[in-house]
Amino acid sequence: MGQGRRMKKQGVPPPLDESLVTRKRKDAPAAQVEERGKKRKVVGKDTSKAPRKAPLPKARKVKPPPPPSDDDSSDEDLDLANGAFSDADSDGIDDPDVMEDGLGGVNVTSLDALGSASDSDELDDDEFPDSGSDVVDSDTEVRKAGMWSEDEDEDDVEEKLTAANIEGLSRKLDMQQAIEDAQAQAELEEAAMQTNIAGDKPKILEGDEEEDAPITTLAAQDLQLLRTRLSDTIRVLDDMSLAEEGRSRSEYRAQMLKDICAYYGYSEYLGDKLLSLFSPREAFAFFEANETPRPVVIRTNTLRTHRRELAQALIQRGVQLEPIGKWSKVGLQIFESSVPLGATPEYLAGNYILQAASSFLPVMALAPQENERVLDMAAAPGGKTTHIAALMKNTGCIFANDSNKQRAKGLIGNVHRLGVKNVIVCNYSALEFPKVLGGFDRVLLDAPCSGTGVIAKDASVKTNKTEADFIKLPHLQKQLILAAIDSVDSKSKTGGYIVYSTCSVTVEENEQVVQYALNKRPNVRLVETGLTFGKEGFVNYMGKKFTPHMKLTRRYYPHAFNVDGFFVAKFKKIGPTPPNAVGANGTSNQNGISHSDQQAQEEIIDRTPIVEDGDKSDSDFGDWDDEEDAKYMERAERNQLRRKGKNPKAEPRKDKQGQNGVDKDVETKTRSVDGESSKKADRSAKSNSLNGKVGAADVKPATRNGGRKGKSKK
Ligand SMILES: C[S@@+](CC[C@H](N)C(=O)[O-])C[C@H]1O[C@@H](n2cnc3c(N)ncnc32)[C@H](O)[C@@H]1O
Repeated sequence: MGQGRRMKKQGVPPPLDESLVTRKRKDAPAAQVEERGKKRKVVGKDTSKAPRKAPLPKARKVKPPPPPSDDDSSDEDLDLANGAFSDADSDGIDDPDVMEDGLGGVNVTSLDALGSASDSDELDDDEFPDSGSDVVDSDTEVRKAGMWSEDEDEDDVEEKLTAANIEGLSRKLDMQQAIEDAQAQAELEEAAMQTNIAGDKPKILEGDEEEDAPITTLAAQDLQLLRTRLSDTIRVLDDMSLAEEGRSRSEYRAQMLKDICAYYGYSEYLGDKLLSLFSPREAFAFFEANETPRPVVIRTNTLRTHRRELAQALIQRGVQLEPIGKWSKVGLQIFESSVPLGATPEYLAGNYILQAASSFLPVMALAPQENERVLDMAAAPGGKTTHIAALMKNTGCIFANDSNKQRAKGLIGNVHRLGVKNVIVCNYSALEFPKVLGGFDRVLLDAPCSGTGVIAKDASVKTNKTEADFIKLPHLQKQLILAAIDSVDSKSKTGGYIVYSTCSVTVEENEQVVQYALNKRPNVRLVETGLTFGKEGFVNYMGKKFTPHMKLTRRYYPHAFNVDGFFVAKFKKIGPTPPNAVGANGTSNQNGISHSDQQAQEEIIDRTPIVEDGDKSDSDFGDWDDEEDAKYMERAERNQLRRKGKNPKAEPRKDKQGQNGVDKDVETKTRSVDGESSKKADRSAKSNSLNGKVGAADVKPATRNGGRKGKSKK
């Protein structure tokens, strides 16, 4: 970020109001008036420019996102089958391979963080003391109140920081004045438009022949006219008494979709999908917010330093910054910097990481504890892994996995730079878990997704996401979430939690995935995320009904909170995965349940090792003989019946079984081999798995060998 570039203050916005609709774009005279009697909200960056008049959609190019964020765009085309496709990582995390200039390309944002009235009860001024303010102002009293978290001393260091910031604050004042002048002008324009509408029904819809014309024919239209029509259409959709004679709501909605797609450059498919998430008015605010970058944020690495020390050091280097809000004790929002944030001595020393504010949220929801075993299933480039490590104070053990080897290298880089010592990096498809390892206290699944929450960062999402993506991605996410659940130890003394997150706002990738998990795994419950802000997940959406507990999930939108679009759900595992549950990859869960859950299912799961053809007979289990083999086969058949939902006891029984149809010999042998609750055996099994050997959890389902009869392994 160079001199003169500033970002709008991060924080919780005021409620959405009428003025949103006619708010001018960042390059047009801008104005937004908050509720009457309140301070005006600033919305524009360069308010002096004339309205843009360029063909669409080219003219709608979004400013490039902050370059240092990540290398995710390169992954957009990765193959789904490889499990390493479009993840549109929202994290804005610095990747050592691509980091050059921490803030290059960041411009003053025009985004006035628009909110929805429905949030107002969740967000109080205590939590977000700056929420009533607009662009950063110089009211140091207000700023003082919420600048540092309670755990930090309010001493004279703060005054020094404020003094060091004074230059930036004075520039902010100048900017505010300029914006307010433009605001007045915009208000006049708006008033004129309102008068027109009030006096007459706006002529919006065209003749039938033009209505069916493809969206591209709108490209040549004047942008300002298009925008005005959008505003008018939203007014009509808000109040259908303004509609022209004989015109239906769906016609106006269709017109709005066309105009949104033309104005902002979305494919009709994605435009429709996103429009459906909101009221027309809020949708407009969402599309608008996607046109401006989110604030640049750094996360203090508390393994190396404290936020206050870091802030001091950076301010001395000419960085204008502030804490991002009381909800985080480690985030700093950068307003302006005369030095590249990805190359400061503090950066190189691992004192901070560039990370979007929304990326803090899943880790905060996960709430990892010291000395736990945690799995980060899709971890690269490691923003969340390193945050987890910091919260765990480098104790316990984090398995940070990513299926993309290249990205995993970036993860390793960040782990080293930030001084993280409790991480083991793995490179599996997460679908392989818990076969690789299980029994975790907590699992984070920050899933690969379509990236519809980070369009401001990657505008290609507007056009490159197809219907097929919204089938394939949710399918993968559903498989991954089952793997995540099955990897958790339901008997964990400190945890037993799973957090699912995406940087997408679509229901297919969020509520539907969560509902799928709840349907397939009755042994999990949705629980509070513990996050202090965010909108509730959908309980109903376009005729689909979800569990009322879906309200416990949290949605984040750029227009509502000035953060990337995000979704966070937290589950508690309350019991072992049922034996007949189908795991990730569609396999029987005998291959996919965690070790501790296997213990709980000892009575009904056949975990007897079946040696593959060609294996030698010198297994731990000794030689097999016909008689012994027959017992195993019988038991396998019983388990197969159970998986089909049949009662094996009701089926004709074979010889050599104990009472209740349970073969006591086999039970005893299974226990002694697998060690039951023995941690030692657990560890040994896990290390075998990691070494590519067959561990206790790797035993193939007996049904797979159903055709094998008689002598098998001699
Ligand atoms: C949203 S990004 C993760 C960002 C990361 N959690 C962070 O905070 O830095 C999604 C990641 O999922 C990885 N991925 C995609 N498919 C996967 C799979 N089947 N198993 C494991 N990782 C996968 C991608 O390579 C990508 O790094």
